[in-house]
Amino acid sequence: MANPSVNVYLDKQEYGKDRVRLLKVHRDTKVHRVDDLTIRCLLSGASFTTSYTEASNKAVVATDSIKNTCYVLAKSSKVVDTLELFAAELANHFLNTYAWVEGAHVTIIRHRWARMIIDGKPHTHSFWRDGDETRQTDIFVKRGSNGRRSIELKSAIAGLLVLKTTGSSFEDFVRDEYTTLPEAKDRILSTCVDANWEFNVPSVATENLQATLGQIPFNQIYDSVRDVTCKTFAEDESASVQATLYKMAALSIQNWKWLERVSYALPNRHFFAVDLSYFRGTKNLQEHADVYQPLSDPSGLITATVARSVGARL
Ligand SMILES: O=c1[nH]c(=O)c2[nH]c(=O)[nH]c2[nH]1
Repeated sequence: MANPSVNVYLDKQEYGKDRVRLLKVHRDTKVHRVDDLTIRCLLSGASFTTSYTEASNKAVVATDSIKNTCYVLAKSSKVVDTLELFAAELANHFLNTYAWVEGAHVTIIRHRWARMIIDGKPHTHSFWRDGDETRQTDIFVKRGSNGRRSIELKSAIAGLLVLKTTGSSFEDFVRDEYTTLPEAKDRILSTCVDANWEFNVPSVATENLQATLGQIPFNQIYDSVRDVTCKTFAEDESASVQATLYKMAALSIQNWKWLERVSYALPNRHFFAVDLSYFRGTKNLQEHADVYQPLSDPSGLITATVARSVGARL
């Protein structure tokens, strides 16, 4: 049982918004740049004591407003690309705007996007994240009759994270009473590519297994599927994830006689332009968009397998 005669006091406090996700796209030149940030913004001061001890919200700047401020300042700021300066601008803003705020504690994490190199050249508006990508394979060798072996062999790329800042639209989809998504002529497209390709390996005599597999240029095929994935992602004027996926898969089958089937699972990681019109009519929708909110959940998920047609074997 709590003993009410024991005195307590509020020793420390800090509050605000954590995990504010924000993408700023710099389109001032043809070579786009991106700042993908996760921001924590915490306020403190004696004036907030009563919000804890007396249930008074009189001094409380809603954490929702703190989040909005991150987006509003990201829109107007000239220093989003310099983490320290942007963090200082944000922190100082809270001290300047609310006289009773004594401390503003801002932490920013910048997520790395490396510019894609396509055909040896840095791409103007496509990026990828180095780090979590893996190459995988899965082989199932079965004992057949007459000392033969049958082989099911697949290889894969998993976790290839990519993002493009233009060259992607999504229009002309079903509009009904459940639809709130506006048509997009030019949107951010980002996905984490999982791709796998199934090899056509004839059943072989046991002693020939290694030699038969040795004829297949696995490393070249891997490099090629990866290149096709990145190049198609970067260069396609995408009408949808579905349409871009199909092009990627079809190209790899057309490039390599060894490939029977190519599958992709592409989550559509949504980046919504933040509506800033509540703030002095700031324009950030459609052609004015450069500050986006990346959504961690939910994402779309677009999957398909493209197979070589019978009779079309090279
Ligand atoms: O490329 C897309 N395909 C969809 O099926 C879809 N659905 C959606 O809401 N956005 C998108 N984008």
